[in-house]
Amino acid sequence: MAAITDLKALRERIDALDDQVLQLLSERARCAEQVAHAKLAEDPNAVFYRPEREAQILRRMQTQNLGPLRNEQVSRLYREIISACLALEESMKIAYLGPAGTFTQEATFKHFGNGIATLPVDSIGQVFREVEAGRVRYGVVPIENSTEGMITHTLDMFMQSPLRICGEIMLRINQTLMCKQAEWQQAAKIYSHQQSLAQCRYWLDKNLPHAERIAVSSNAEAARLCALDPESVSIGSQQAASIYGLEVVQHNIEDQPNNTTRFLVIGDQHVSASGKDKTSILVSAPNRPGSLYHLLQPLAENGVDMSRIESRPSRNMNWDYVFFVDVQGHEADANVQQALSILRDDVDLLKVLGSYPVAVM
Ligand SMILES: O=C(O)C(=O)C[C@]1(C(=O)O)C=C[C@@H](O)C=C1
Repeated sequence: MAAITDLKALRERIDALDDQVLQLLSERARCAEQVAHAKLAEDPNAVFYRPEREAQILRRMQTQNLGPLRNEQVSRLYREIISACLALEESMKIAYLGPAGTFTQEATFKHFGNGIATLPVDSIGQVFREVEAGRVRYGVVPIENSTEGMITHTLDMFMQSPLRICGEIMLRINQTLMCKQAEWQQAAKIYSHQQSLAQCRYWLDKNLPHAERIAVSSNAEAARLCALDPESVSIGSQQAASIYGLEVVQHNIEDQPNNTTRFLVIGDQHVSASGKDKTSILVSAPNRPGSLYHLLQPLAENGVDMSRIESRPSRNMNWDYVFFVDVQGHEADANVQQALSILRDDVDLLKVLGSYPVAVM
């Protein structure tokens, strides 16, 4: 009997707390509306989405969090609160590499929350074009996977595109095996995107060694084909399984336990410093001895940490190689600024692709 009374009292306490939480949320939302007016008063073409401020809020809430909710859960709740507040300021539409059910869709909602409208398009190039043409303000594209490396198509797009990087998203990729019927061990075919097939290579060698692996344009397309073909299975996100009415028969079949994909938010915005940022640059270098050393020297001498370097053959005859370099810090930081200005005098081409907050969630 005592337990029932406790339960009743606890639920009354939860109701009272919910009233307070709702009141505070409404107050926060009204503040965000006022922020929008303040931004417009400063500049009629004001940008409402401020990735640096969002990153600061999420980081601050992680520091303030004393539990029992985990930081990851607190971040997810705050992501949705900010997303709903931003939606009061501006209706956001984000293009992503679709169709619905891809990991890029999952990354898009992870970063922007559910207060957005989305435009799934069928190639990385098309995401760039939608943003360049101004049909949407931002787009999301994959850039690298911890198992399979760089997505070179995205790198190549930056050689011609005027767009900038406004943010990064890290998504833990859980590959799911799905099919129309539960006899997955008898499958003759496996549909998936080639990246996913590669991420599950050893698992497939061991568990489905005789099934033919068929690479298709996306994991969502794989799920669609699988739904039409009872002799097949497909690999992709759980979302793809639910969209195409497939049954999930195995979870987490990726070979690497920390299989993660990094995505980029692209737009034409210069993002201010958040206090923990990354800068991506593209530099050309002639194909002669010592040219890479020359390129890295100003970074090292100015204490700029490089977190990634990737080379691509240039498509332009004026130079031989193009390097994509990520450094820690914002382009407005004194040491980054200094290193870039030395580099600029030394190379044929230097393009800052963007400074943006290091992924928080
Ligand atoms: O601080 C701002 O600039 C806001 O617009 C408010 C707010 C928020 O809800 O906290 C909403 C959207 C922005 O992207 C960042 C933060």
